[in-house]
Amino acid sequence: MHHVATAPGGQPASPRLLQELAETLQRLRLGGPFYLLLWLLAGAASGLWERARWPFLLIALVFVGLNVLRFRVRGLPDSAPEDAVRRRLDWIWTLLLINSAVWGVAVAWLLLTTPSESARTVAAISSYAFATAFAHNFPMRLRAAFAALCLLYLSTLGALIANGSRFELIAVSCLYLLYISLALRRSHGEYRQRLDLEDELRRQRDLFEQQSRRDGLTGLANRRRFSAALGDWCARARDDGNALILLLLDLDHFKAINDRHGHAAGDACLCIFSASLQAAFPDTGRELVARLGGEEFGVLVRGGLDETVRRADMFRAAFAAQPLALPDRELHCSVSIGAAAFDPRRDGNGDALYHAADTALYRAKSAGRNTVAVAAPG
Ligand SMILES: Nc1nc2c(ncn2[C@@H]2O[C@H](COP(=O)(O)OP(=O)(O)OP(=O)(O)O)[C@@H](O)[C@H]2O)c(=O)[nH]1
Repeated sequence: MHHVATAPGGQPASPRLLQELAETLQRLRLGGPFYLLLWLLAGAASGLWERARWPFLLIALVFVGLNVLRFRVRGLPDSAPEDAVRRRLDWIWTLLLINSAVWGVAVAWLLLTTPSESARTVAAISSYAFATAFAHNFPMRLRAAFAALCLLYLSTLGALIANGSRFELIAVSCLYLLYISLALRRSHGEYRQRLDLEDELRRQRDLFEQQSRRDGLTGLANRRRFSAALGDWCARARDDGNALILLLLDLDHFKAINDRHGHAAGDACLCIFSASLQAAFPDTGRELVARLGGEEFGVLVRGGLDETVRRADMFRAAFAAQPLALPDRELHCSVSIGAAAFDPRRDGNGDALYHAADTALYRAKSAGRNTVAVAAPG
């Protein structure tokens, strides 16, 4: 029985979620130092350094700590389970929200306690700039991003109102909040659209990839996939010393079936034959069944020669004995098989192994067909 492989700890995360983590992480690292820098600038301009040195330094220290945490968050491998990726994203958003809350509180304190107009302007502009940057850089989660935006912005707005700032300034600030909220919503929509598009591209790519490795008529692996596997499996057999067998199979007098019963009946025979062959060699981890073209098939088996030849001969005999049931008639057909074992001294990249099996197949045909011929070792 075959099981779908799952990452330890749960379902593997989707490429979409992994992409969200990678992009959130990248932007997380980008913004952090600016909070510290602008806090130091606004603090120096407002005279907080002289008036309230320790609280000012404490807040600077919190920004340093948050920066360290931002840079310590690591990405996860592509095989990471979905739960782990979600937890990592939750942690990043917690950091972002804490960062926004600390900025909001710190700036409100500065605005309410600082008489210096220029320092208050620096602080207020910084809040608006951070909120704008946030709306454009973190559209991945709409509600959390909106909460961060409010934490960054509303305390500044509240402090301006409490300070008795001019009505026009407050009205412009409210309008700007509305604008960046709408901008956030739009960038969230665009972000999701982009991920949808990339999902679709990935799906198409996987489909093409799969189709380029499958035979269109029978659904078996095609020659391209077989050739790649032949090289890989030979290299592995050379490394681990395990036996590797190649079977080449060719339907007997197939041209006569086509000529007598038509091409569609020939196609149906090929499909029935493919299904029986796949059923006879079903272990996809240790066996690969492919259609190499026309009525020629190949089977790679990681296993001993005697046992594989015995199975191949059983398959041959069963196939010849059982008529092929087409929708409108029954046909008799047989197959000739050439078998060869991988020999590390002879077979470099698989070409020699293929040649050996092909020569054995030729002998099987010459010997009257419906038989298995085995290549001599070496
Ligand atoms: N129906 C059908 N026929 C195919 C397909 N591909 C190749 N063929 C036919 O397979 C036949 C192969 O014929 P030959 O190579 O002469 O071999 P054979 O008649 O099987 O004779 P032996 O191999 O010597 O036993 C040709 O008539 C091809 O047209 C296919 O996809 N569908």
